[in-house]
Amino acid sequence: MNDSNNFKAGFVTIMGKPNVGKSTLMNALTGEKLSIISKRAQTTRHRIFGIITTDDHQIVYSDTPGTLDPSYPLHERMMTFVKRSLEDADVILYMVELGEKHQDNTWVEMAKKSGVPVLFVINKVDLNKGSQLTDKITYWKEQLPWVEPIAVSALEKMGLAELEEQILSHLPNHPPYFPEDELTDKSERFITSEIIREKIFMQYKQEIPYSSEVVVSSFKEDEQIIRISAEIYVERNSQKGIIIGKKGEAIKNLGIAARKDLEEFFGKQIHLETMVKVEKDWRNNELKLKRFGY
Ligand SMILES: Nc1nc2c(ncn2[C@@H]2O[C@H](COP(=O)(O)OP(=O)(O)OP(=O)(O)O)[C@@H](O)[C@H]2O)c(=O)[nH]1
Repeated sequence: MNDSNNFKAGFVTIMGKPNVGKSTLMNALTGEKLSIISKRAQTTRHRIFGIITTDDHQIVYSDTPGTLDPSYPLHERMMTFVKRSLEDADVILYMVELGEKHQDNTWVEMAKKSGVPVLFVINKVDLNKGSQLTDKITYWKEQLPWVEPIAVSALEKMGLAELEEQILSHLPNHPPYFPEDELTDKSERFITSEIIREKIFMQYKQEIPYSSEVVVSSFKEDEQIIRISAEIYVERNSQKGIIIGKKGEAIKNLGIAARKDLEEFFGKQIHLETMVKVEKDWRNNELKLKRFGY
């Protein structure tokens, strides 16, 4: 794998209503080279569909957690979490299908507000009849003047080269996040840190979640149990105090909530050890590098 300065790597978050063809697109884009991280990875909150690594780039595709389910009970908090996961992306693919009309603009507006480049994708254009597609492109440009629709058919593999080209044009120069040979281990650590990070978002208020980063420093799996050590980084001492809470109550609750989800996810008993560390102004450093332990 080439990790010279010309290597591009980044995260592509896919949003869209159920059934618009997100999974089909993933399969089409990753094709033979698709590296499914693990069956388990498909069920996590921050799902990773696939990673494609070539000589000069690595694209990590994932979808957003529960974005299109308005009945979710912790809606508001999830929105915050989703917002964060959008901000962490390098590119957002906002996918609609040919027949779709503009109904609820919450998600597409949120995608826009995240400041991340949004590629607006119209899928299933193989079903086009007459002027339907050109009409639809005009329609979407009226509805959302800031988008430049890209027409594709995931099923018939139409328009994918252009889409990929556009994705790559937005990816930064960056070494690969996932070394191919360590895919599984890395992904399990990644999923673990995502689950802990989600609990931080649910439990703490205001700027705390945004100032926190989770690094899984050790992940040891035995037959019966997985032993995990995680470091939670905050920016200031005062934040460390808040994370830990009175008599360690808050961090204890965080550990319980995270462990419950981790056990459900990995299907094994989990021993989770957390350490809170202060890393002054880490956000001004290489945020993503830290997260992935580089
Ligand atoms: N005609 C046509 N059908 C497509 C295309 N892409 C996907 N489909 C079909 O649309 C249906 C839904 O596709 P999925 O890829 O499962 O959609 P999804 O967005 O991942 O769905 P969820 O997992 O429910 O969110 C399937 O029957 C696909 O075969 C396309 O480009 N053209």
